[in-house]
Amino acid sequence: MDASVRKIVEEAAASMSYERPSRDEAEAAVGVLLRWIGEDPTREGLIDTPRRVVKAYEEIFGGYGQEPADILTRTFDEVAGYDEMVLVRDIDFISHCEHHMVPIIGKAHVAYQPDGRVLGLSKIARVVDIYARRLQTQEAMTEQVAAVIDAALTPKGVAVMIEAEHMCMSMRGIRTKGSSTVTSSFFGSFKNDRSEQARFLSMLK
Ligand SMILES: Nc1nc2c(ncn2[C@@H]2O[C@H](COP(=O)(O)OP(=O)(O)OP(=O)(O)O)[C@@H](O)[C@H]2O)c(=O)[nH]1
Ligand SMILES: [Zn+2]
Repeated sequence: MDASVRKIVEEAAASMSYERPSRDEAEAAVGVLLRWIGEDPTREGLIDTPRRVVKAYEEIFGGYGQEPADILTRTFDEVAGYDEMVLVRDIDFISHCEHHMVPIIGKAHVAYQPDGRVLGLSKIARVVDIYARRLQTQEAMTEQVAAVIDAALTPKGVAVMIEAEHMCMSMRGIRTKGSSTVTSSFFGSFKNDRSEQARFLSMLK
């Protein structure tokens, strides 16, 4: 290990209270990675790259600064007694896998069965977006989306299915192209009643 890299790693280990590094430190870390891949971070095209990467990370990983439960505090109960399933299908997202920090590209399908109250539809997509903009495993993300809706709305049931392609499997490693991973999470009526679960799955076809 390069002495300067070792110093950075040791300093990171020493500050294991997980204190947030400064922006300058984050930019310096990008510079180290550029040198690691064999680049010259001082050449013209790369001079601003550490700054850009840190700025991009703020956006790509902006989900750490947001609390999904806060998005779901506003509910509506004037729905004329509607108590059937509400399904928001095909919510596009791009997340990043926590093992390799490369993209997970997919769609989330989120359904719930109201118990008197409903959510603003956009809030469901916002919740998916917040969890996506954190480092993830697909399983954890699926469970998190379902759990936060269940806790915030206390509906009769929640069902979440996510289908996604993991770039860590396509652009590196095993290099499978086009495989998709499907995960699902069921709460309440969708967990206890197989016919409700089947109805959710059939509505996704
Ligand atoms: N369960 C699960 N695994 C994931 C997810 N994203 C990536 N992985 C897997 O995480 C595993 C990490 O395995 P390791 O053996 O530690 O890492 P690796 O040497 O890079 O593995 P390979 O990808 O097989 O080269 C790999 O099998 C990835 O496919 C995810 O969302 N869920
Ligand atoms: Zn990965």
